Amino acid sequence: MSDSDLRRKPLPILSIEGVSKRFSVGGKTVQALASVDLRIDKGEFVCLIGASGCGKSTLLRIMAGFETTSSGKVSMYGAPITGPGPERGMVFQDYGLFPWLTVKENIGFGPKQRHLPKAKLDEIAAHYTDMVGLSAFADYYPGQLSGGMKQRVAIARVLANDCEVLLMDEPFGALDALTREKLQQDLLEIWARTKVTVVFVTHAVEEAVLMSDRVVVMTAGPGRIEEDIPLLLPRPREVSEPGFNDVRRSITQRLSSHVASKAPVVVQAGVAVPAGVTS
Ligand SMILES: Nc1ncnc2c1ncn2[C@@H]1O[C@H](COP(=O)(O)OP(=O)(O)OP(=O)(O)O)[C@@H](O)[C@H]1O
Repeated sequence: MSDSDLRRKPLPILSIEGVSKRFSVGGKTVQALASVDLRIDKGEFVCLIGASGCGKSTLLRIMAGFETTSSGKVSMYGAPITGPGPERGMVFQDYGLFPWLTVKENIGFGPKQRHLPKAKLDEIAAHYTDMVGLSAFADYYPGQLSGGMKQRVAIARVLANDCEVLLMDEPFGALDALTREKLQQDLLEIWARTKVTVVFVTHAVEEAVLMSDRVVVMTAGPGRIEEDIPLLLPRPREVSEPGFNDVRRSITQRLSSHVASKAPVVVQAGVAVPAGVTS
């Protein structure tokens, strides 16, 4: 690439350069990440996948600003990330909703902190409640909702906060298969409609192939990026299409070969899969 091409290329929304992370536990040091480099462009849908303990959540938490790095740089549009911010919203497997607030109050929580006028606040809360299909449940409390509904509230809550990057840590891992499929489709629609950038941690190869533009394969001991695989399958994707299955098998096999020496491997549907990953 020439100097002028480099100058024209827009800054990545997220840039991770030479990032390492060590934790001290009981006098011992755990090297959770080593020399991680990753560029994420605006509007991309990127999945992080890898066996349990390879540092996916740690990397996501560093992007969110919940964890500092031991060395290396993390930046958003070139500006160093020094802590959490509403422009980077995190969605967890266990929803993290405020149980004492209703659906619309949970969704309007961020805008309320910004002291917007009440009419504007109500408009934003209603817009995002509608976006995730929960208008009829706006006055319900989290304890009165199903798991899938709670996760919709969690997604709407970060979007209502003017989030530009949705950081999702196994968001559908606790849901039953049918609810998970529905939420996958809903998230893809929201992504297409809002152009939000998504970084999505999953253990499921099928989910990664269904959703993402790129699959970033991580391995443990210490956590590092082994491969960054662009997915060229057209959208919308169907798991039943032969092309889909070919890509899924190929990624599963590559994942297994990367982690074979580092994690136990189990066999699912005739394919060797690293423990903690589903094909
Ligand atoms: N706060 C912490 N203190 C000490 N060690 C930690 C901490 N957070 C993570 N680790 C360690 O860092 C490594 C990576 O953990 P991390 O949770 O990022 O992996 P992961 O790939 O997300 O795992 P899983 O898929 O099981 O959620 C593990 O060895 C873990 O024990």
